[in-house]
Amino acid sequence: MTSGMTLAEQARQLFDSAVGAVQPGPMLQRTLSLDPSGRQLKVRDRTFQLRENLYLVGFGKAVLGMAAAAEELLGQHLVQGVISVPKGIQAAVEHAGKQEMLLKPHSHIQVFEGAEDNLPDRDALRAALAIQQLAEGLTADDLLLVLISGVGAADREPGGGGSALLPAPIPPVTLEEKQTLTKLLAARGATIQELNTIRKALSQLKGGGLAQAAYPAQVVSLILSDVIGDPLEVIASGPTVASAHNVQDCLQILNHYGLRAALPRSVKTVLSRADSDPHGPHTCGHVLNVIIGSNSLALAEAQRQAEALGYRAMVLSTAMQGDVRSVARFYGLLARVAAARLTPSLAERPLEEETKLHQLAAELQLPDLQLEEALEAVAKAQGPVCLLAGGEPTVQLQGSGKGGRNQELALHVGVELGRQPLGPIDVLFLSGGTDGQDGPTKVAGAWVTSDLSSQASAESLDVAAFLADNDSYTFFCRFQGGTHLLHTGLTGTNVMDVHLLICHPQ
Ligand SMILES: Nc1ncnc2c1ncn2[C@@H]1O[C@H](COP(=O)(O)OP(=O)(O)OP(=O)(O)O)[C@@H](O)[C@H]1O
Ligand SMILES: O=C(O)[C@H](O)CO
Repeated sequence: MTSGMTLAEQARQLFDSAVGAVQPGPMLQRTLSLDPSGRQLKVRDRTFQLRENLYLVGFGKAVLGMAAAAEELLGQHLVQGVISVPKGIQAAVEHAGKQEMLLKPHSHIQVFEGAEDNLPDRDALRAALAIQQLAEGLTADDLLLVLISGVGAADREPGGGGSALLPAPIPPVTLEEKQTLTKLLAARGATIQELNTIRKALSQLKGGGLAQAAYPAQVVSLILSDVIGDPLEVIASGPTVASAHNVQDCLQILNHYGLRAALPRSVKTVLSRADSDPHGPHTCGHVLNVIIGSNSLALAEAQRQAEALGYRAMVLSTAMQGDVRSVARFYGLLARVAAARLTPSLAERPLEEETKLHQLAAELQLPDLQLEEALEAVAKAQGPVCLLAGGEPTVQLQGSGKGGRNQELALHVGVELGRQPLGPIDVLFLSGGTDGQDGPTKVAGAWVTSDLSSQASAESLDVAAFLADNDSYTFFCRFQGGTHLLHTGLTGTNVMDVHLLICHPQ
């Protein structure tokens, strides 16, 4: 075995390296630097003067660690800061022993915890107000550092993410009305793009509102992306990005989900006002928006690590989406095609699976998929290969079991891998959420091999029954003493999920 580790140990190391690349400390150190005099802050290729004029605000799940890292780097210049983070996160970070992600005892940064259950609540509203006040008090000499991260994206629950931690509805819209509308939209299947278009239209701070409040101060936004494709205007509803949407876009979305007729009067008022707003959309010329962490950065690091372990490694896609069952079929077919290409006696033979794989890839509509390139690389590899991907598939919840989309995907892939023999190739698939929490469970995900179905039968575990009840966590807790679960604890970051498919000739 390459490097004396088992395949499972290697997969775990690769997952950890992906998560390590998007930890708050390293991300901020990569992006920010002070000149030796300590008077100039460099952010990528831009330089800002520091003279007791630095302020900080932030919102999102990973923002506590990002703020701690910013304080460590720039603490002596920081006049004041306010961050809005999920309820209980400070205690959880302390419990996880991640001291470096906590603020110093006499920090200049005030922490608000809110948005219990990922819903914008009164505590989050208070935080948003404090952030707004800080921003509005700034002058042209000041520099505002904005730290942004989200919670999740695709089939997410109603209010989560940076968006839920910065609620500032435009009066007369109330917090409750906004909450109800976003809940309804999410329940009817609205995408994060659609949800956040509506949120922006009803919010004082989203869609560039925060940047506008801070004007004429300089604004530097450091953004950890939790949305496929890293769209600045969607992540946490783009508080420092000019919104490209108009009222017509909002009405179309509301129409599409059958919500236009039942809109509260306040929402109608705000939308009609926006329509005739003489100021037009916010301008954000004083803002520098920088994506400091993303799924592709995490995968690039895992790819480097895999190559260091002796694999031929390729990133397939950072936009894996679609129903977990289809995504699992995709990985099952991919494993079969890759295994055939790695087996000299089969390598030249066209496989029926290959046609199916391409058809399924087309159905899944993965914008950045490098399938041909990956298969060519596998054909040339003549040794172990590691195919990496990221994104956020979706689960149709039908049962009442406990699980998450990563564990459910892994379990489905395990079944797919066991359908037919894969030849003299060991195959392992791992799926993990980079935040360390898969759905409502305390694990990041799970890994499987092609023996899963037979080993589960030997333990009298009925995989199909667990899948039908969306009970992947219970399955993996019982299966082989829970050893296939990925325990990472809270990681302090969040760039969606990471998938690894390892094919290792025996
Ligand atoms: N029993 C279950 N089995 C499978 N998936 C589940 C189950 N219960 C909840 N989920 C899924 O878990 C997801 C919510 O969990 P989680 O908080 O990990 O995701 P998120 O908020 O989208 O973002 P992120 O993981 O990026 O923080 C939803 O996609 C939901 O469908
Ligand atoms: O905050 C949000 O809106 C989501 O997490 C996407 O960033």
